[in-house]
Amino acid sequence: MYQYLYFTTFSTYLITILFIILIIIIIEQLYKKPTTYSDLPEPPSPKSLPIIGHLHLLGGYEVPYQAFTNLAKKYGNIIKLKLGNVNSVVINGQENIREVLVTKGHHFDSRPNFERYQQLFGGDKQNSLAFCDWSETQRVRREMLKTYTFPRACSNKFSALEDIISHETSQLVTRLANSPRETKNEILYSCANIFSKHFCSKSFAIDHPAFACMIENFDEIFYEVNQGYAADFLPFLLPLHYTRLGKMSELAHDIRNFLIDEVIEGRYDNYVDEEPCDYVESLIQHVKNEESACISWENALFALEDIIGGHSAVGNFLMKLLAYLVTRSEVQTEIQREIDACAGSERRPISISDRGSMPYTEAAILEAIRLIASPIVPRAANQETSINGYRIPKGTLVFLNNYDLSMSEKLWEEPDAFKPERFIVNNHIIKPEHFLPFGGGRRSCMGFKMVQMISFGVVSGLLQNFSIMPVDNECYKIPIGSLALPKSTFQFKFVSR
Ligand code: HEM
Repeated sequence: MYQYLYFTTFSTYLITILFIILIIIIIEQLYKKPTTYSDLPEPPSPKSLPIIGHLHLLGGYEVPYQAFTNLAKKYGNIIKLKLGNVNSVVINGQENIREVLVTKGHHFDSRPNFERYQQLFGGDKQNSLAFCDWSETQRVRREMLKTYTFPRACSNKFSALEDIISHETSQLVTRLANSPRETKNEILYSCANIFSKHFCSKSFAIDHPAFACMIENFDEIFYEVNQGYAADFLPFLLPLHYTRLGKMSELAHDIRNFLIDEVIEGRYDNYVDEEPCDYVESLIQHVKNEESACISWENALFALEDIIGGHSAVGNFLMKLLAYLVTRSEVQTEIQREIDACAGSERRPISISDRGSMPYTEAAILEAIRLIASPIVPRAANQETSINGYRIPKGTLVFLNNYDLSMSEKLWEEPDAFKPERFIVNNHIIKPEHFLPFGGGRRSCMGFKMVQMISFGVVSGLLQNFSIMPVDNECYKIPIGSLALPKSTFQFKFVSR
């Protein structure tokens, strides 16, 4: 009896004490000074040299991102690097990269302040869609573009884009069967016409000299923008590039004049306010709406230029994709098997709507995108913040090592091999979560759907009609780590089938 009383009293005490401890813990948590970012540790960093900092560590690799993978083995997934006068961090690992792109995407939505970008975009990088910092203007520009770059399946814009791609592909096939010029010129011309027709409702004949000149200018600028320059980190080297940058400005100026004279013509002055029929009209409508406009006409023209320039990205990518296919007849045969099964005995032309029934072709495109391992455009921290518990000061340049995500032996079987089947499960395309070739979050690529649609249309159109054969003595070593190819590049033989 006493024993029972003893235990009930004891447990009442115990519960009371535990309750008090709990209250103390809660109060302590509530009033605890919050951890500030400055309390957090800095990421590990190798020893640096005077002036160049850690720049020397990036030399000697085919792609500088390979250096990031090697550094991670020694210093961990987040590494602080001083590159010339630029404070940067390198982020490795899927979780950390997602933290930058998505979870803390609003802390990392700026882009680096390289002087080169300022000069390439009329003296102000905020004119550029891809290299500007985040702002209300950028939000509006992206929102306006979405209708055109991500048209909803079954919408009018979607089927119009399908038709444009099919038309340009059949023209390309005819030209390649007859008297082709350099393959890159043919491909770039088709892509430029797809973009011009889709965004501006205007297409141009193959012998239009000013259109040809515009394509060449865009291609040269695209190559330039994709090059890494030590001067980005050591600005005192910039004068060495003034001549080159001056030339780029001239090319951009000529592009601008072409767009105003030949593409926009009198559309700005003659605009009547109604449902926009294309991106040009969406821009004009926005600019002319004085109450809500946050984009000037000058800025709108930069946005138009940037998006039309997207054709160079697709064109250069397609050239690399063909270079992967030309040395892999077994991959061509597999794509042709899919094409023939879809096209039936009457050999109807393949259209974009066949994508769902041609997973191998889709997968071959993804595999080329993976192997090229084009980097995510670097980000910059717009405020003091953290990544995986490490302090990241405002203004830090952030490199995201998606090269490793695309090429790591831990994530892919035989990562160097061209194996489209790695993206196919039960006859369906499955993209692993660590496959992030188009970045992510609020600054993700605006063009990935167009890349996939146009690549599918062109590759299936070409392989339905031809087998792609190597040209004697041509070397098909594909540069990786960037989409851009030099002006004169791979040649192919298109042999009718
Ligand atoms: C294979 C071809 C392409 C690849 C691999 C690619 C990849 C990328 C990547 C990695 C980014 C940075 C994303 C980020 O920071 O999270 C980006 C940005 C961008 N891409 Fe692409 N891209 C391609 C083609 C295109 C095309 C054809 C267009 C135009 C139709 C385009 C338009 C853009 C724009 C506008 C941005 C900047 C978005 C922003 O900063 O808000 N891209 N792209």
